Amino acid sequence: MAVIARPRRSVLYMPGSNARALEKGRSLPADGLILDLEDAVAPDAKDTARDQIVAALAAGGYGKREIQIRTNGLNTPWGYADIVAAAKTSADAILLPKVESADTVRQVAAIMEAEAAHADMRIWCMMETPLAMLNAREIAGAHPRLGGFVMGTSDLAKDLNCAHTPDRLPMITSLGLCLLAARAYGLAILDGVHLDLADDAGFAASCTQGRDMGFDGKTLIHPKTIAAANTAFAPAESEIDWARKIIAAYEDAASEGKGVVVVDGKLIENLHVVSAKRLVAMADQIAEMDAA
Ligand SMILES: CC(C)(COP(=O)(O)OP(=O)(O)OC[C@H]1O[C@@H](n2cnc3c(N)ncnc32)[C@H](O)[C@@H]1OP(=O)(O)O)[C@@H](O)C(=O)NCCC(=O)NCCSC(=O)C[C@H](O)C(=O)O
Ligand SMILES: [Mg+2]
Repeated sequence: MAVIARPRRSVLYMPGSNARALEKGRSLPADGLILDLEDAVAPDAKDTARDQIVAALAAGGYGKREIQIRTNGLNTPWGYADIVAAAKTSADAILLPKVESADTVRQVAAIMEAEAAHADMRIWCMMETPLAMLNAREIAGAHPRLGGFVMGTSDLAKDLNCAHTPDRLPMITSLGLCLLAARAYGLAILDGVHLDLADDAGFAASCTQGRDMGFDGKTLIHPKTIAAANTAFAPAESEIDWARKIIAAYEDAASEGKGVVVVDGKLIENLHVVSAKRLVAMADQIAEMDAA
């Protein structure tokens, strides 16, 4: 199953136990929402949170936003019931926490089949433990329902016993391994959260770093960060103009039987045009998303 390329600049977590947040999600300008049953929900609120998420999705109103339900793990008292309930909703994906093996993905896919989950519902994996990093490739290829990875950089820093520095150097290898596995298997991949809500400059820098590394977008914990993520992960006007320019120049050259062209002193080959077309297609989708 090919992953649908869609805007995923900003993907906001919200606790399933927080009815106000679930309501707000219908109007926030985020490309995606993660309705959380795991770490943001206290044990005695898990059942209520599950019911609230199911009811919120049945009521609808989330528009074009991509909806993921983050369940508890299958090795917890709530995981199985979460997956059964999520599989019956209209959500775009079930997001599994702390995945460490392809077997876990296949187990969840089997539950989804048994519960007749809709055909387009994907499985996404939180990548947030050292073993997940080492098994990223087998996880990425585990099942056709797989849609993408979400980096869990807070859990990862805890398990690596590393510092969560602004430049994220101690976890660069991990980020890179997951990016490699995701792209090798055609998956989407979202960067981890920035926990300091008072640190606008640090947040912007982490978005720039994530975008430059190749992430599709950033996971967020507060609505006030949506706009900055949307800007950072969208192509700039100058990039869109350049992309359109080289597409046109290359098409002219191709019509004359040439395989390369020089635009403003830069050599343009087909591979640049492929990237340029992808960028323009994404810009068009973002314009559609922002207009909705
Ligand atoms: C961090 C928060 C607890 C702060 O909440 P609050 O004090 O309510 O913030 P504000 O008063 O500033 O809120 C202003 C309005 O915005 C709404 N709001 C706030 N946060 C959200 C949200 N996440 N989604 C939707 N709406 C939100 C408030 O309701 C206010 O609205 P209004 O009533 O109109 O004024 C809170 O932001 C929060 O709970 N954030 C999410 C935390 C979370 O989900 N954490 C778990 C995910 S991160 C993770 O697990 C990482 C990963 O696994 C890893 O290992 O790295
Ligand atoms: Mg985590």
